[in-house]
Amino acid sequence: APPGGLYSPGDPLVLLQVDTLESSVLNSSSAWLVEFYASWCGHCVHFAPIWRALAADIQEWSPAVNVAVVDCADIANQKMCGKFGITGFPTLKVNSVCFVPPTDPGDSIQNLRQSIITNLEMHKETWPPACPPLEPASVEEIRGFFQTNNVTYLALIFETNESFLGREVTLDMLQYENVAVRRVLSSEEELVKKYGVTAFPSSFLLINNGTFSRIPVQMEARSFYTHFLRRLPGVTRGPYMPTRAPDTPIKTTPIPRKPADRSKVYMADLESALHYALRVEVARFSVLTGERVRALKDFVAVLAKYFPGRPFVQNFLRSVDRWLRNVRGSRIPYSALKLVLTNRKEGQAPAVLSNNVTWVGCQGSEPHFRGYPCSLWTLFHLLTVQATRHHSGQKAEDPLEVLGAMRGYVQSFFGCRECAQHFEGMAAESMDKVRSVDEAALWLWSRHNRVNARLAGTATEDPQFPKLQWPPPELCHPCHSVVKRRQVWDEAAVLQFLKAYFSPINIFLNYTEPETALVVRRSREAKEGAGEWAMGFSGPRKPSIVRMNPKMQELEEDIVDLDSFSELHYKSKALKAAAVAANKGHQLSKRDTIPLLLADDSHQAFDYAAAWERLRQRGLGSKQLIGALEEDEGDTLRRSHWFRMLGVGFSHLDVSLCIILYFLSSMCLLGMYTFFRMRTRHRKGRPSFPTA
Ligand SMILES: Cc1cc2nc3c(=O)[nH]c(=O)nc-3n(C[C@H](O)[C@H](O)[C@H](O)COP(=O)(O)OP(=O)(O)OC[C@H]3O[C@@H](n4cnc5c(N)ncnc54)[C@H](O)[C@@H]3O)c2cc1C
Repeated sequence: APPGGLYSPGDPLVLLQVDTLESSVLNSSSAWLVEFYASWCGHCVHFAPIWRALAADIQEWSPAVNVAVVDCADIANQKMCGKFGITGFPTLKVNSVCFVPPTDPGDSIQNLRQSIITNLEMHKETWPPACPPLEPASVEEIRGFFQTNNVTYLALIFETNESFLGREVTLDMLQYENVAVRRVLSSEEELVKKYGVTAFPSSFLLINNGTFSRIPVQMEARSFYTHFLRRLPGVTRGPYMPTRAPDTPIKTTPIPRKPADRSKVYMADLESALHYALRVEVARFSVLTGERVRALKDFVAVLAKYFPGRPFVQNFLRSVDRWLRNVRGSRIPYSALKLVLTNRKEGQAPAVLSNNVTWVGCQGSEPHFRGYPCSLWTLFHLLTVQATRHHSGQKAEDPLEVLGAMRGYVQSFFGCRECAQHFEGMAAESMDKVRSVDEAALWLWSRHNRVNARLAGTATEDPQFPKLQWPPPELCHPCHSVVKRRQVWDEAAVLQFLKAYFSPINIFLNYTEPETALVVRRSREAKEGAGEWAMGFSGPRKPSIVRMNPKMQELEEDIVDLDSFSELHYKSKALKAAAVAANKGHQLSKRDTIPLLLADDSHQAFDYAAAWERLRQRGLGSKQLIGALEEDEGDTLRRSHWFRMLGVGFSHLDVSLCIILYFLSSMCLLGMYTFFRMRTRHRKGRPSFPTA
């Protein structure tokens, strides 16, 4: 099993991967029933036992029908999932032979079984060769059956048109030799009369010696019929065995746990959310149209406005936002958007977003827990809180700006479709009652808690991260108060806590990729012509119609010049120190952070971290904490302002060139001075001529 997948080789189904999916499914003589899922999707986790049970239930239908799974969260499979048109999870499909529209994961196994048959029958023209005929038998067929078929037994199942029993038993007996099963409809009067059928369903066994009798079962049901037929003398199971890998223990390399503090927010989670949302979730749609274009524009606009990212990430978001604003019309091919989502330089500054997915605060105890949905919640809480800071003291024009963007994103792109439906239900119920940015932050907090309550104790809950009503008292004591012996939230305290928790000061850079590494990697990719994401796109960059706006031409520039390289070299020293410290899991001291601030003010977050620690050590309550954090943040910004003033616009190469020029011009002046002085002396020493 791929690490993190929800199924293992021991399950009675086929685990398809990018290299086996197409070859197995397309042009196959069988029908392939494939579940496309994402291991992080809660509903896929809930659905996995149902799918496993279905696979076990219809194991005998193979090779006519094979049950398989593909994990679309596995980077290697993402492109293939796109090719199969998968836009949400879980999606169930029968290969090109037949197609099952996404089925409600809540369906019982019986419903799923029946919908497979219905879908097979809907595509009769491409009937899989390995699949037996399932249509009702006619009088003529039964009359000459033993002349044309070399079997001892024929079981006739008399049933109504809506019943699936006959078709299910036919498929159940597919592997068995010397017996055939056919369904006869209650409307087939001649046969009904001939065998004296009085009840539907009921079954008769015809033998090739011309005798027949009613099949004696306690219940007219699938399992009773198959049990009886499989035990008839001379009936044997055929040589075909369903493909099933031997039960070998799964060897997965455990992902080392990154130490994370629950009271902190990690930039690695946020940047991973941005990468996954923009380059994986949106990429599932080869063309964005109508509502999706609007949703993407709104989402990127709030990111560009409020995301407190590192400067090169902010550049990235702003450049994507500018590009989207310039798109006219309501249609964007993803191939065009993909180019804009490429890491590059914008003018002199890098516009870069890591292509890595690294979960720190959102890391689960197993790979299929937490991850992307956790980071998406974190991102949107952060954005609602940033909006409150942006509009502090003044009324926001649109208090629903962030929530509306979230609603649009979740509706249009969030792969967990059931989650999206639930969220839409909550949004439709009360989102429009939100009147201020503070209320927006609280609305999201309370709705998230509703989801936590609904999911507590279910299969999606990571046992090491139980779903709590958040924040628990150990994170925010004042948030919990007791009124008439009942625990209630103090919403004012909650709001203050949210503002402190999701403040830039509480975002830690541990495990983020340093800017130098990102830019150098990007320039190498550009040189190699392989500017593609880990998700496996290929092919060189092409000009596109959507990108023809001349203003946007500069977005294409992605060559890293020598000057910025030298600049980055100096920054990298400080960044390396930071990365080493972060990987060791220790907090940088103030002494460590000052060179970082000098190198790049994006690394203020390290200083924020130190500030947060200092305040915590001082044991401040949540109200004091917020005031103190803001004071500290102001200090940091003031300090960094001076650092910025000192270094404004000059790279180290500029400074070196200045020094060299200064030195050369001094030497030149000195040379001229010496020359004129020597000449004067020489003249003075010569005999003068008498003047007239
Ligand atoms: C919009 C949306 C809808 C979803 N709907 C479903 C669904 O219907 N069914 C399903 O199975 N899964 C759903 N999920 C996924 C589910 O909510 C969790 O994200 C997932 O199970 C991972 O849980 P977690 O333990 O990492 O914590 P999460 O619930 O993802 O929380 C992430 C982090 O946010 C913080 N946090 C927790 N609660 C709050 C709060 N109330 N306010 C502010 N911050 C908080 C904590 O620091 C926590 O670690 C949904 C996800 C999203 C983004």
